[in-house]
Amino acid sequence: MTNETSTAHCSYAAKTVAKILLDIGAVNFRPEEAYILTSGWASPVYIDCRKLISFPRARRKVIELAARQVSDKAGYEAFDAVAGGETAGIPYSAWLADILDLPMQYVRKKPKGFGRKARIEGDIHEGQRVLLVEDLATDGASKVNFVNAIREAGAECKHAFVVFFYGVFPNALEELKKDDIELHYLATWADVLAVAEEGEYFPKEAIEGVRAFLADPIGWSKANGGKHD
Ligand SMILES: O=P(O)(O)OC[C@H]1O[C@H](OP(=O)(O)OP(=O)(O)O)[C@H](O)[C@@H]1O
Ligand SMILES: O=C(O)c1cc(=O)[nH]c(=O)[nH]1
Repeated sequence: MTNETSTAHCSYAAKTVAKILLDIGAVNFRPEEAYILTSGWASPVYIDCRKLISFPRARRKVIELAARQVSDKAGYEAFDAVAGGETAGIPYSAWLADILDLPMQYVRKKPKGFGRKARIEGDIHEGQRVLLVEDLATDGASKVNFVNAIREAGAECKHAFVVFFYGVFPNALEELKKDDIELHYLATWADVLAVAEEGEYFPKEAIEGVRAFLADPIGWSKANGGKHD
């Protein structure tokens, strides 16, 4: 595959996924009352990728795009298993494992407090090459937690896939790279805003409010009760 074909596919995938997320009502703008994200950042925007589980045609399209993206970027024979991060990553990992014809596992956020105290459910082997799958990444900190659990179980995990990546927190991809994790994603806030503007999904003022956050997410977080370093 040429670089141009791959770039054209990425741009088609980004627009398609952005439109799907907008059409199913997964994109929430609330500049007047900040969302506090898992990472502690305050944000006027929130994407609920979990909604996709209720839209079979849309989710099939997203998974087809995901399978192609991951195979193009990481290689067609790069993985031995697909692991979903608890909770939102689990359905995505099941669909992706299915389309890639690979075994599936899932990773708990924390060990179970009893029994095997396992963090990985499913069959995991020493040296197995595992693709971590999640719905979304903001600054990517949850990915490191899940990848560490996979590595502690003896498997190899160098790639993570998410449907949506914020693409606004400084150095998120570089920080993941330091942990030897390459993040693959289909769409970012820039893609969603472009499609939202073109399709007039939200009033102009809402879009402007979101742009202010995207231009300075750390300043916005600080001013709205979230973390800022
Ligand atoms: O920290 P990041 O890597 O940037 O990713 C953000 C995380 O926040 C969400 O999960 P949440 O903590 O809301 O849990 P859930 O999946 O159980 O809903 C999402 O599913 C990601 O795991
Ligand atoms: O970081 C999070 O908690 C988060 C952000 C977001 O946009 N959507 C989501 O489901 N979780």
